[in-house]
Amino acid sequence: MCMLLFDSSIRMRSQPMQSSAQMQVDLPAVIEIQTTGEMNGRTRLYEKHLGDMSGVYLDTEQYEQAVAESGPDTLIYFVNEHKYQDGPGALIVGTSTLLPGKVGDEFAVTRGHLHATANRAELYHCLSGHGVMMLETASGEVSTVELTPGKAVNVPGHWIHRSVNVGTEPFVTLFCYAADAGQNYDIIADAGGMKTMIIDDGAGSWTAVPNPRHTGYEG
Ligand SMILES: O=P(O)(O)OC[C@H]1O[C@H](O)[C@H](O)[C@@H](O)[C@@H]1O
Ligand SMILES: [Fe+2]
Repeated sequence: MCMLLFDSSIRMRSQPMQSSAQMQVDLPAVIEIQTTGEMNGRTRLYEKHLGDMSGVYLDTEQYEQAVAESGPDTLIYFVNEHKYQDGPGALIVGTSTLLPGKVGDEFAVTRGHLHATANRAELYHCLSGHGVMMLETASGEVSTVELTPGKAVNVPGHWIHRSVNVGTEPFVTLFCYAADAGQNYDIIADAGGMKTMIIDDGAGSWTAVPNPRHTGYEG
């Protein structure tokens, strides 16, 4: 019995290392990206509609009214993405196109999330439109980064992130992050929303104000 165990461990150790020539490798992917967010060569497209945004905006009365007037199927944003596998090591590259609009004073937003594997970073590069990337950590740090075409934000791991369209055109970003990052949406919902809201300042611009419903991320 002992000899058998010993024999098998020897066999395992003596197996030759796999050379890169023998490894199954992904093929390089060529994708075409427009400043509208259209993507040739995508592997996935998904859309979020007004009806999917329940609980996201502070003014629930205005939200319900918008749903009643425009219908739950009104498009809010769409995401094109390309990935060859779930990683580790692989990238997801994609575009997010967030249409302009407001619910009450609050500008249109994506749901927002923390990466399920929280240390995974993400690049956002603005292709068109005018937006703000809202960034918050679970321990209460806040950063709001204004994005216009050509500007990018390299978001480190551990930052909750959400896009906001503060303009009158679609806000389009090119993003890139680790394919094994995943998304944790509950962290925002469980905290009563993000700590900060981006609202119309009444003078043609935007301003960041505290969300009165926010209960903190860590309790
Ligand atoms: O996932 P959401 O918070 O709804 O945001 C929509 C999309 O926005 C970004 O551009 C992210 O990188 C995507 O991974 C995300 O899915
Ligand atoms: Fe993300």
